[in-house]
Amino acid sequence: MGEYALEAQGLTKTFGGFNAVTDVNLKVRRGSIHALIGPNGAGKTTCFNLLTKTLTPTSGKVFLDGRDITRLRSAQVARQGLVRSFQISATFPHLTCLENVRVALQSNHGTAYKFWRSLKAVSALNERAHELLGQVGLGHQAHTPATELSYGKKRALEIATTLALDPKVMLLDEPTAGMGHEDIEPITDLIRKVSDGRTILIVEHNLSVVSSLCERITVLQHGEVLCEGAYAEVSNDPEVITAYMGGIDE
Ligand SMILES: Nc1ncnc2c1ncn2[C@@H]1O[C@H](COP(=O)(O)OP(=O)(O)OP(=O)(O)O)[C@@H](O)[C@H]1O
Repeated sequence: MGEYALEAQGLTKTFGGFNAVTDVNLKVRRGSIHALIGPNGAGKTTCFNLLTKTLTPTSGKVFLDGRDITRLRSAQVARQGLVRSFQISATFPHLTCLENVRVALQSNHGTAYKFWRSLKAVSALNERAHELLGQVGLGHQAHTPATELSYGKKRALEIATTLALDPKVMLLDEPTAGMGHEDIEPITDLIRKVSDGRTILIVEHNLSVVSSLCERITVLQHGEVLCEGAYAEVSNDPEVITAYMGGIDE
């Protein structure tokens, strides 16, 4: 397998004459946590949508494990192991944690669990769901409805439902957005933990989270790559300081 799990070449998206993303080249090293940052409107969400095929690029290509996935649909991309969290894995509020993870497992292994009446299949599902809840620190809240969880725990549940899809590459869309201080460290630790054996691309506004998690950072501005490098490099780049660091209240 190649060095890069996910790659974008010349990715461009135009909305009615407006270039939201222009000629973005991105290489996400296998096994790494890579951040996509930039000021509001820089094109981060559009990039994520292009990578997961929620949007079709105007031009450019996307490769997963070296395979061209540009023409695949979003569900096919997910089945190939590129899974986005905090969007497709939105949880069902009135189902328990266990039920939420089970639904995700069933959606992934629909055919494997087709014999849902069989006790063996149900217990295999439950076992795997409990295991995933344990991994995200929700082992004791298996029977709690999702709606009763704290904000941070809801995010942990969303991570469990994403893991249920068995992702090789996880795209995390602002995992700490709207979080209180007390939840940020646990969710950062959890992301680090679940990154083991996986590749993660993350859009994140909180730069201390980015600096503690990510080995490589791509900065976007006006839909284009402004610079790329390790946190120390990027955060000292005068253009980034002007374009980005100066524009947010950290
Ligand atoms: N469907 C669309 N139609 C027209 N313009 C769009 C569409 N989606 C995004 N844009 C525009 O493309 C640009 C990039 O938006 P995008 O949401 O990708 O930025 P972002 O970096 O994710 O911003 P934020 O940090 O605010 O979420 C913005 O100017 C936005 O208004």
